[in-house]
Amino acid sequence: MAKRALLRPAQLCSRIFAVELDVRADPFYFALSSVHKTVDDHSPVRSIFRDGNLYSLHVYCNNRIQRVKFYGELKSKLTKELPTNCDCFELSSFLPNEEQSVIKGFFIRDKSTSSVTEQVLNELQQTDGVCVFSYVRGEDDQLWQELWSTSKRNWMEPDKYRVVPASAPEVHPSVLNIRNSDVFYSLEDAYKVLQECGDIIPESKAVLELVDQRPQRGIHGKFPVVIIEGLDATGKTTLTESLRGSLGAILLKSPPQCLAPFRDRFDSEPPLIRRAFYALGNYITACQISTAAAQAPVIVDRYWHSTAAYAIATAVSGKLENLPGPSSEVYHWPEDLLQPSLVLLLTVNPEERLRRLKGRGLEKTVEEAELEVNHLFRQKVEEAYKRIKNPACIVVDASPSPDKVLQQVLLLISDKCHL
Ligand SMILES: Nc1ncnc2c1ncn2[C@@H]1O[C@H](COP(=O)(O)OP(=O)(O)OP(=O)(O)O)[C@@H](O)[C@H]1O
Ligand SMILES: Nc1ccn([C@H]2C[C@H](O)[C@@H](COP(=O)(O)O)O2)c(=O)n1
Repeated sequence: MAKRALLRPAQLCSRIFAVELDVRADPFYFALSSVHKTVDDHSPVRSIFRDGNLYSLHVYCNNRIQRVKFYGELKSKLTKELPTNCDCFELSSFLPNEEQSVIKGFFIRDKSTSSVTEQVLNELQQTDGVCVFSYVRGEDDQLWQELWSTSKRNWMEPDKYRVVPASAPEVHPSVLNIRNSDVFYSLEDAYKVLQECGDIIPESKAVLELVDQRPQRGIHGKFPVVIIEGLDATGKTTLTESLRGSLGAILLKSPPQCLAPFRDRFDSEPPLIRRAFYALGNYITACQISTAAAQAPVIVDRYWHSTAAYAIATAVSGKLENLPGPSSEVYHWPEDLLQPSLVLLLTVNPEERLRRLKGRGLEKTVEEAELEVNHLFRQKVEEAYKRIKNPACIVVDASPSPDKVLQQVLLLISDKCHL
């Protein structure tokens, strides 16, 4: 990993007011206080702080592409190199309720007796410029965070902070950085991300060329544009193919076919880059929609609802309640993206969805625990879909037979789009 221009720890300390430590989907919060007085609560934090050597690593760098790439590299390095009896948890430092204030990192509890952990941390600090803190219990039984660095005496600011309990913030920290990191609200914002990665991901240039070459949007075609959305295996492909036949419609997809050669590449990138790729795909599809809707009704398999709902559900860790509230701006449709006439969200009950997945030979070997995590994720995706506004989606129960679902959807299209 190359050395990066990381934030100086003093700057970092002055920014961090609260820290969320996500211990296996059971988050708790602590704050850092520079007030050196003893308080009544002697053991301010939970058992995670009780044994082992404790460290936190904070990843901050002004260049957002370097930052997200480095975070991913750091995660794999820690997973690979830390000893087995060393726990590593994701951690977010943030200013409560302040957008874009999150600094992501890791919390390490080392119960090993070897020096491997210290060697790994030392290398990260020396070679990669990672900011490492350690946590020590003082004589007063208070817990303190201090810089784990030989050069700390050079900084002017106090380098020792008392760890105190904090209450959960009103807005979950994972929501604070969503705008323009996970969900993009204009072509320009998504475009900039791929421009910034041109040097490290050569495919970005090819994608941007396709965006530049897209046919310029004319006036909105006279035929209706119907988007079919839903989780995997809810029957989108089956339904969209049938609708094409029944309505004599043109069938499109987002991401469009021209981006297919690049999809695997961008799927392996961190969310910032991956989501910008899908956002740009919607703008290419929008132009295709515009042209097609001048000739015939248009059916589209996934569009912006999918891009936003999956991005939000992936970014927001933990429970369903952590999603941004229904009135949050994160659910607003981008002003520069063509709006469809109708958006239908296919839903099936979890048992039926599992049956369909198994029918396709997927998920047979997935561990129980992973299934549970997936279940929570799917709940969040579906809820995010339902919260997106202007246009909002209409929920369709897609559990009945393919023909019944088709009839139900044809009725809806005829009713809402006068077809
Ligand atoms: N109404 C239905 N009743 C029963 N089975 C269905 C129905 N619709 C689709 N299926 C079956 O469920 C499986 C998933 O359907 P399909 O591929 O259409 O879903 P999808 O939403 O396009 O999935 P993905 O997004 O993962 O590509 C297929 O095996 C399909 O034959
Ligand atoms: N318009 C789109 C289409 C797809 N995605 C993302 C969301 C999921 O990660 C994945 C699902 O696609 P599938 O596997 O069903 O082809 O692709 C998106 O963000 N925007």
